[in-house]
Amino acid sequence: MCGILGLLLHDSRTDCAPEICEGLSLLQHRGQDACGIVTCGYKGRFYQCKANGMVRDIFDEKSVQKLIGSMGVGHVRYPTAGSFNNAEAQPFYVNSPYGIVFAHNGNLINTASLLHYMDATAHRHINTSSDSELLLNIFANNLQQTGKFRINEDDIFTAIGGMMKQVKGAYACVAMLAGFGIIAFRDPNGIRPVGMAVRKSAAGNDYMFASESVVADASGFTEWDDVKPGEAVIITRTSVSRRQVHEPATFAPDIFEFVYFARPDSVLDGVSVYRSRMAMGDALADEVRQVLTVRNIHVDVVIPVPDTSRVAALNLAQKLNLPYREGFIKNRYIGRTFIMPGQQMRKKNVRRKLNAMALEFVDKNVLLVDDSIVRGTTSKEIIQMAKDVGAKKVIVASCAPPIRYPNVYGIDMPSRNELVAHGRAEDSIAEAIGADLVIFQTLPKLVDSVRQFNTSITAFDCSVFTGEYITGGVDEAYLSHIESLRADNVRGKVAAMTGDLSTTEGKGGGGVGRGANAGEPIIATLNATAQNGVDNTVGLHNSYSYS
Ligand SMILES: O=P(O)(O)OC[C@H]1O[C@H](OP(=O)(O)OP(=O)(O)O)[C@H](O)[C@@H]1O
Ligand SMILES: NC(=O)CC[C@H](N)C(=O)O
Ligand SMILES: [Mg+2]
Repeated sequence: MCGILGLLLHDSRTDCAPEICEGLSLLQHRGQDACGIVTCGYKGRFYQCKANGMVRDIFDEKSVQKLIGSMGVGHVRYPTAGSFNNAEAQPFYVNSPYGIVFAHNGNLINTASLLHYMDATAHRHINTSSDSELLLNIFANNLQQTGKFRINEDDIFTAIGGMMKQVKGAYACVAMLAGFGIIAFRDPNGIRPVGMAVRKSAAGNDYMFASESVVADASGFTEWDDVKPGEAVIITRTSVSRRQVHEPATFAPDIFEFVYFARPDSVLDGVSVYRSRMAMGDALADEVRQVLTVRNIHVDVVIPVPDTSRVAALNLAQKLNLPYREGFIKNRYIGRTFIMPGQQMRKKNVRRKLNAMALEFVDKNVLLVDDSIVRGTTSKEIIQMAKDVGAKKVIVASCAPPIRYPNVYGIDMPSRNELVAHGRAEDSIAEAIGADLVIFQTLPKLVDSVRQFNTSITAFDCSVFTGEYITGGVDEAYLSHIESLRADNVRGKVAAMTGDLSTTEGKGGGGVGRGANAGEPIIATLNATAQNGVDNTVGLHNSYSYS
């Protein structure tokens, strides 16, 4: 679940990098592994800085200053394909045709056939295992096929429309063409979010594309408008053009954005994430009341699992007329654990991040509320922590139903065996995480919690709960294939984290803040300079102009 951002300022003498950097820090919750910015300056020259690490690690005043130009693209990455190597940090760049920069949120599901097409037909070299680099090259190849020296909006729309026919999966993207403008598009099912906004002034308009509306709000942009499923938007210095480039498919935004990923102060597809989480808390309260009555269990206190569940837990407590207490205190300097790579790291960080205050637990029956239980990493640890400080009974309520199926659209959970609810009934899930009882929201109630705020959305991607994949093309053979890739990746991640790179295929570097780049692909060698804080920017020359 990466974060993407595009910015075009009306004043070509103002650099956009400081604002992109600020915007990326507002999208940090969508990806903590890598980040990057590419800007486009005088004569269409690109300047880039990208590497593994969080926004605050990679960008400082000096590096941002070197990113010249009034339009640019930014990305924060949470890897779902390939590895978490530096080389796969985004935005990606290809020089031909015209110079294209590309940032992607989502995940493709037909990469094998696309790779074959790239190799056998398009003769384009893909240098990493990233599906985003592949997607960029499909787009670039389609543009190339115009055979034109100068292209126009029609050509770009045609290239994106063609790409949407070739590619299967989830993708919300922001691209930039050297000396031309910025582009956004969204897959025909609209699984991943991206929207646009404008900042008007007498001197001219600035335009932004972003994964979430919070970025626009914080930077003084207004008129937030979601890019429609199958739509592409091109913004140049003189025009804004929108076109439906693919026939409408079932609009099915990922419901997990509302459950967990997005910031509560964002509005996605017309739904306030905050309001939807309040509604999830209300709906879950009814479920909890019913189960507790049937089982004759008394609860003393409701305690949220910081951070995401707070909004829902407060509503739940109010509706049940129970005290709401912040029993777990969060270390504000530790990031989100679910999107960290590797189970060991996730486990360790739950303990580092949350601390149980005994006074809220001693001799009490506590109801812990979380937004979701995925691998069970968080619940297992915090239930133990609650018991260690004297809780009598620990009951866990989840705003989402049991997650039993892999995600193939941009959340890194490709393997069924990782999921604590896979193949388990509710009592057995409770046993696995050490709870006295676990209570789940039902799927219809979750859907209603979101949909009530925009009834024009008739479907959501709920595949992690149902095993039904809206795009088609996900069968047992595919799921087994991505499970086997996960096994390989785990080996790679462990190697990269421990510094033993002998087991990663031809890759060097990796790991936050190390900056080692021996043996990395060419692009990564350029990127990795960022980690040394030496020369964080790379000028990529191009001087085409278009009509
Ligand atoms: O069952 P698991 O595999 O542990 O995954 C679910 C947990 O992970 C997330 O928290 P995270 O710490 O990532 O983010 P948050 O601080 O926004 O809640 C989510 O909010 C749940 O608490
Ligand atoms: N979470 C995402 O959106 C990931 C984008 C892309 N699949 C990558 O792994 O870099
Ligand atoms: Mg959490």
